[in-house]
Amino acid sequence: MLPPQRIAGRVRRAFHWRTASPWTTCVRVACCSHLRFMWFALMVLTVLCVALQMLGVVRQARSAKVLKLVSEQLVRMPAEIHRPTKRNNWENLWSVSAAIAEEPVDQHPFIQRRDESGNPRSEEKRENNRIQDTVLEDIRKKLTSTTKAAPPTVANKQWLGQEFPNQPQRPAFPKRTPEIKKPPQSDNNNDKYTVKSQADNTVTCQPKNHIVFLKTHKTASSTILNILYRYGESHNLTFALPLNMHSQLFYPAFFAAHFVEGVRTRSVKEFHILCNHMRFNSQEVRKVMPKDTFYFSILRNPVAMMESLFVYYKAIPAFHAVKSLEEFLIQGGRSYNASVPNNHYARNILTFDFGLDNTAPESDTELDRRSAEIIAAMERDFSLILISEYFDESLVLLKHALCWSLDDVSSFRLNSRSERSRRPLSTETAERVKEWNSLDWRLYQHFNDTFWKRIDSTLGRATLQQEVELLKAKRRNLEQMCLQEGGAVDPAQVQDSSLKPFQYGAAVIQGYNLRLELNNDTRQLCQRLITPELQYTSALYTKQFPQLAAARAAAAKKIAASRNTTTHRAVKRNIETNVHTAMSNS
Ligand SMILES: Nc1ncnc2c1ncn2[C@@H]1O[C@H](COP(=O)(O)OS(=O)(=O)O)[C@@H](OP(=O)(O)O)[C@H]1O
Repeated sequence: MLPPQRIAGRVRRAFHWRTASPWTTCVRVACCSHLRFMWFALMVLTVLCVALQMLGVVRQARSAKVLKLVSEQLVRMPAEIHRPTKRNNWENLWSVSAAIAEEPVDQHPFIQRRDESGNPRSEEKRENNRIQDTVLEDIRKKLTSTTKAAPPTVANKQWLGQEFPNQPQRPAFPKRTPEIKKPPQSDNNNDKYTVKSQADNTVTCQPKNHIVFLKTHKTASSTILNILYRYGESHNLTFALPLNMHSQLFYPAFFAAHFVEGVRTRSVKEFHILCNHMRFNSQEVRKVMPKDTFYFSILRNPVAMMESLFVYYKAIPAFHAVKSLEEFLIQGGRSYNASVPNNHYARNILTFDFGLDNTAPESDTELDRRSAEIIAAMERDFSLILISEYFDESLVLLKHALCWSLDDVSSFRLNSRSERSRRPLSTETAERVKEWNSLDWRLYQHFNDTFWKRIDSTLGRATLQQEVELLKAKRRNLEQMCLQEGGAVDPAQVQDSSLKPFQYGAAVIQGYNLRLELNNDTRQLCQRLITPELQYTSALYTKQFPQLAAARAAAAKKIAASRNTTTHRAVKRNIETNVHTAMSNS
């Protein structure tokens, strides 16, 4: 039995517990109960957690700026496949002073450059590239915040002077106009080695210089690209080039206007030519290009195209496990799953590149309906569709459509595989390919038909033949003038590594050697003719955006130099600080 005082004490306390406010009760429970130590420990832990969270938020806010572009590039946008090969001597081609010091790396998820596969430094290089992109974005922001919008441009205005008009000239980033000499006029037969910059004398039309070329895959599109690059360069036209010196417009994502360098920053007011790999999206392309733009593209017979694609993209999931194209088709494409990334290369890729649904139709009725829709969409958006199998005929037609000269479309075959990486296909396999790519086969047949109808209704076969012969003669002359071996050689034989074409998959892509005794003007002309896509794209970017290219090169140099000494993180911070200082001083 408890003494009366203790009973009274208990009653009093019980009364207080019941009548006190919930907060007071909590405090009392925490402080007075025998579990008070546990409560204290819990409170301390809670406070610690909150503090840690806040610290995290602050750190995130600080690094958000740095990570913005990285996340944009790596998460929102899809990766690209092609990255330039060695660029060590490349800048010399156009005497552009903003050197590209570091070779960027492939960003494609499944593809690495052949010579780098299995190389543990690839990841490190990828990180470097991301860092450079981040730094570039910073610079771009700085430049736009301190630069007034560029004045509207007129056609043929020199684009080198256009960018960042209010930026003071800094010796590190000199803007240089290429010295492009107008070659002397030639009559078509006698002066074999000159390239006229205007349309043929006989032509009275106005040359077109607002052009979109949808660069399809494995269709001789790199050769067309080279024609457009040379024409645009010699006429000081502005190219709608991929953001951040990428070589493709974020293919295989649908094209978006902001994939083009200079769009988001509004530093370029008028683009003339858009021609890098993209997945076509009419609405977005029209945001970038003027209303009077001429749209064209090129198709190749899906049979030959798939043979080429298979060798080149052997690493994609659909082709990876099979030994040959025959095996892939005999198995009915068992290893193909349309929803797996990069498998779009394996089926109806032409339809895919035109931005249309490339999934295989399930019945003939569906095939009829879908192919009719695809053809209608292509005819609505494109004024001319060329055919790779009739390449020279295509060039003649293109020359007329653009009101250019034969010299303007004279070209060497680029991106061509050597004989030893080609596999002839049996008639059976060819039929299987057509069935597998039923949509592409339908549209190829249709546009092959309309190609010849167009020739018949415009030029006529006789004129076409005449011009094709002239074109061939011009090519032969150029080959004799420019090329050491008179034609293409295997990559191992290419002497100037800066002119080596990008090697990929199991394909052996041929290149060229220039003759040694060429004078400067001729060398320049010849060099442009044989310059592979990736190198030419970088050179044009450097010329069009000298400051961005130079900053990228500087960042790359620093990263390369620091590779063995400090961690990348420290270098990244360092570069950022330097860029900020440089920009605020300018
Ligand atoms: N002038 C000319 N005439 C006919 N065929 C030509 C021409 N130029 C390039 N080619 C062939 O086109 C194939 C390369 O196509 P692309 O340049 O479009 O390839 S890529 O998608 O850009 O990688 C590639 O085909 P394959 O050799 O079968 O792979 C080239 O040989």
